[in-house]
Amino acid sequence: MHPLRGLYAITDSQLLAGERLMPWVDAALAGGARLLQYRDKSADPARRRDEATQLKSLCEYYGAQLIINDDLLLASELQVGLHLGRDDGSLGEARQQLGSQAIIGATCHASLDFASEAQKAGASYIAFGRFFQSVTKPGAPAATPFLLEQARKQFHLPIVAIGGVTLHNAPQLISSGASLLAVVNGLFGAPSPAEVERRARGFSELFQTL
Ligand SMILES: Cc1ncc(COP(=O)(O)OP(=O)(O)O)c(N)n1
Ligand SMILES: Cc1nc(C(=O)O)sc1CCOP(=O)(O)O
Ligand SMILES: [Mg+2]
Repeated sequence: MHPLRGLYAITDSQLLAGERLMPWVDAALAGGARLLQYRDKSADPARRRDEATQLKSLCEYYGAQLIINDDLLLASELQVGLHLGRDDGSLGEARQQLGSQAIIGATCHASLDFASEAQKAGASYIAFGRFFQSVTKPGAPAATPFLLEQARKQFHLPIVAIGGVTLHNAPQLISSGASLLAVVNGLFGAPSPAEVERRARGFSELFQTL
């Protein structure tokens, strides 16, 4: 399967506090997640570096790709991918710094114009959302599956769908053109690593059947 197709797991420092981070992520990767985003909004650079380094090893073990949210410096230090939102700095500069092979993703909300800008600046994927109610980011602007169909016609880049994604609503997003489903709560909100792995397998299998 293309490396930028499948389940895109995103960590959350509240859901995965304390000892949960590594076992819950291990389960998501064992269940087939292809990308893992380390999304930690805390201001503790030493812990962030330490956790991201451990996650990089785990991703390497499973043949998955690690993406750092917001933090070009950390992505550059670890030589891994980066996800940038609209106010997170220049994608062009990040591309220059991380090199042509790095995976760099861009938030596009519900805007094809933002996606066009991101493509020109060298994005590896374009991310649209949020498609459903999101516990993790309730205030994110809303997007519709029809937007995915339009984006699929207009862009050759892999398309990420994010925001309230669950096993229940995932098929509709894949059918509308999503190459990657980015999931926080619908994956890591599970009560045990076994349930995280079951959900991850469920998402991954959808990409083989749809
Ligand atoms: C895959 C993916 N898509 C969108 C986002 C959101 O990025 P951003 O708008 O910068 O918001 P924060 O995640 O930084 O709160 C994302 N992280 N990943
Ligand atoms: C981080 C983020 N960005 C979004 C966007 O629409 O850009 S929605 C979102 C939260 C995704 O978490 P959950 O799967 O729990 O809804
Ligand atoms: Mg951001």
